[in-house]
Amino acid sequence: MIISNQQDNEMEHLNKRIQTVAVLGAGAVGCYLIAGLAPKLGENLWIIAEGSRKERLKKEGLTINDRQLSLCVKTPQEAKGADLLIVAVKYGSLEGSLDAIEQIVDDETIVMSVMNGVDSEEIIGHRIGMQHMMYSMIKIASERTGHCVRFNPEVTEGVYFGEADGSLSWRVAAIENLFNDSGVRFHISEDILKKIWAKYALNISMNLPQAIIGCGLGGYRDSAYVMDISTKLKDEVVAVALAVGIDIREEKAASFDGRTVSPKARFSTLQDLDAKRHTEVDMFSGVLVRLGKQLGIPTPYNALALDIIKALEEKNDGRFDYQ
Ligand SMILES: NC(=O)C1=CN([C@@H]2O[C@H](COP(=O)(O)OP(=O)(O)OC[C@H]3O[C@@H](n4cnc5c(N)ncnc54)[C@H](OP(=O)(O)O)[C@@H]3O)[C@@H](O)[C@H]2O)C=CC1
Ligand SMILES: CC(C)(CO)C(=O)C(=O)O
Repeated sequence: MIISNQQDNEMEHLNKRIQTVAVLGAGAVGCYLIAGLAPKLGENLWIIAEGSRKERLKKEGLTINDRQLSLCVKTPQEAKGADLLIVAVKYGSLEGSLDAIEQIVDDETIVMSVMNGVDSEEIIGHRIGMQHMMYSMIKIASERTGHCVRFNPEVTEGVYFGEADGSLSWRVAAIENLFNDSGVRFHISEDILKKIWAKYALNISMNLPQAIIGCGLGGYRDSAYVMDISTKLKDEVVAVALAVGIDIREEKAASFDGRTVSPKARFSTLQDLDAKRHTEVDMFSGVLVRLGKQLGIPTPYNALALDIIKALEEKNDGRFDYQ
């Protein structure tokens, strides 16, 4: 019965095209998708914002790799029924974005969260229904300063997306059709959950030690101690992933090829601390520690990383400073 419903659904949507796309979160990552889709979609690409954020975006626009882009800014109500909604906010803004997400989706809207971490799909799906969610992640190093965003399109791998069960559904075909002939690099993945967890392991093991120590990526190459912290954090992700049924033991370890990644590179957690912003450590070690407790997997190194980065955030906030 379930199979026949799925087949009916596939037949009904055969050749369905995505005509309207809403982007919630026009920041470092959102702008990669905006710049790539704008020439293809024109007025059918909607940047979601309300209140002062909307006014600011309309007034200042966005400058992406030195090019000023004219935007079609819509409130969530105005964007109701978009065919595809892409969510690219920071973890700390996700809870506060759920009302907007709920206002945008109608029965047919596909929702893709390109956020890092492993739980944004569940958080969004819990509010609007998991049937809307298309699993995805993005490999890019993009930086935002005010309304200017900069990334290198040449070395950007782009978006990975797919159904949780790996099926090549009408939704996968529709997103493929959207990204084809656009500036967005993409990869259809038949094991997207593995990809998301492998990226999670990369973020936890590479973002956090360098954020704690305050060094560029070269630290992993030069110091066996920095690398050892990284390995211990990663082993805990691998163990928790196995306990939820995802085997990332064979996933390629992050390599730092000096030709593409500078030893001075600072990933997002360290960039956040440098800029005295709160980090997404709750999405990284915070979630892992919680899952570890639920599954009976010890995660002491992540618990410590979480405490240290929270303390660094408090220090940046001026809660204490005994220099
Ligand atoms: N930067 C990178 O290279 C990478 C980032 N990621 C992940 O992507 C996600 C986004 O990160 P990033 O793009 O760097 O973050 P940014 O802070 O650059 O962008 C987030 C954007 O979301 C906007 N926003 C927040 N709340 C709302 C809302 N309710 N309605 C509309 N817009 C909203 C912010 O607007 P405002 O500034 O006005 O508050 C901001 O423009 C994170 O999970 C990150 O880990 C993944 C891969 C690489
Ligand atoms: C590691 C990287 C740059 C990859 O996209 C990232 O996700 C981050 O800086 O947090």
